[in-house]
Amino acid sequence: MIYTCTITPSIDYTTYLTEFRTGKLNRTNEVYYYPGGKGINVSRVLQRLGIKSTVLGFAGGFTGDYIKQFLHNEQIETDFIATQDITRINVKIKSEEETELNGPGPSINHEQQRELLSKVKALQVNDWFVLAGSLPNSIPKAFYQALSAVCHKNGVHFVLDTSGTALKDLVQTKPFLVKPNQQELGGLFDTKIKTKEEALFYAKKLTEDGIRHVIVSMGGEGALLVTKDQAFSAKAPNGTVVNTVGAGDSLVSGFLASYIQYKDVKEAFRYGVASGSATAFRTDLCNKGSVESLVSEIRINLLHE
Ligand SMILES: Nc1ncnc2c1ncn2[C@@H]1O[C@H](COP(=O)(O)OP(=O)(O)OP(=O)(O)O)[C@@H](O)[C@H]1O
Ligand SMILES: O=P(O)(O)OC[C@@]1(O)O[C@H](CO)[C@@H](O)[C@@H]1O
Repeated sequence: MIYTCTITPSIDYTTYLTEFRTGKLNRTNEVYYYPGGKGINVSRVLQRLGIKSTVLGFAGGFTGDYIKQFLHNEQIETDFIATQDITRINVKIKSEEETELNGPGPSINHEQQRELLSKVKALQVNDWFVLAGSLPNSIPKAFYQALSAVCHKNGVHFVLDTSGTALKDLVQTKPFLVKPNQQELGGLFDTKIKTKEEALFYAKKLTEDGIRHVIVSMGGEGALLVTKDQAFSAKAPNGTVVNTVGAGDSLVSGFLASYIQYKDVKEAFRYGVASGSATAFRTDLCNKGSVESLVSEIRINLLHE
């Protein structure tokens, strides 16, 4: 069973307008209210790809209720811990450029942390635990490390997709899979990554430190997959980009959905990249049809073995 965990969910208030002017009144006719946060996106895409998962994390207030109901309507199991804080609303403005305004995460007290830890302790060997999205500083890093340690101890595959200092702290716990984007990978090494060669160099360092799979997503440039023995690159297919929010999460879902069924890392990578791009080409997250229509277009190059 796959468990995704979103410490900081959101409603993604997503709006499209031809021209967006800061400092002015902008009116818009096209708006969407999607449940968001990276783990939630991973679960929503998994569901569309025919793989069941349970959403863990924290949710509160009317926005938390909306997210729960929305996921329920999509037949996705949730097991949220209630917060006093109202779950944030993140604003995504799609115009000539994409502008995002992400709110802060909730404050989580000691008791709530313990509650999440005990849920993770109950996972079984060969389950998956996908910790995704920003991890608020209000929670000590030792707590996230404890979540990872419990996974290792119990034979649960730990997948990590976060950013900033939390990413720095948690890569040391040697996850099964990490998916930084280009900027996040650079942040890990206090550098700026500009090319695939540089991304490969730093991703290899992570695998040398014991991480089994590193996927570096590079937006419209595609992605890299680096394991202990091999490295692959994939070019993103051409298409009209509509909304890249959740593209990285879709890549993670596509990879997991395929890997869990066929245990073929290269094919899982292909399916993941197709899923990321299928999301980039739609207003909402990808679905199975849109992913499968792109799979044959994804060319994978072996960089080394
Ligand atoms: N402009 C694009 N054209 C085609 N495919 C894209 C584009 N942007 C993203 N993708 C696809 O989605 C994947 C993930 O994208 P990206 O690197 O933007 O993830 P991310 O930064 O983690 O995104 P997010 O945090 O919003 O989920 C890419 O590897 C690619 O397959
Ligand atoms: O603020 P975080 O947790 O880093 O990112 C949150 C977020 O931008 O990520 C998802 C897309 O990946 C969106 O659904 C959501 O709004």
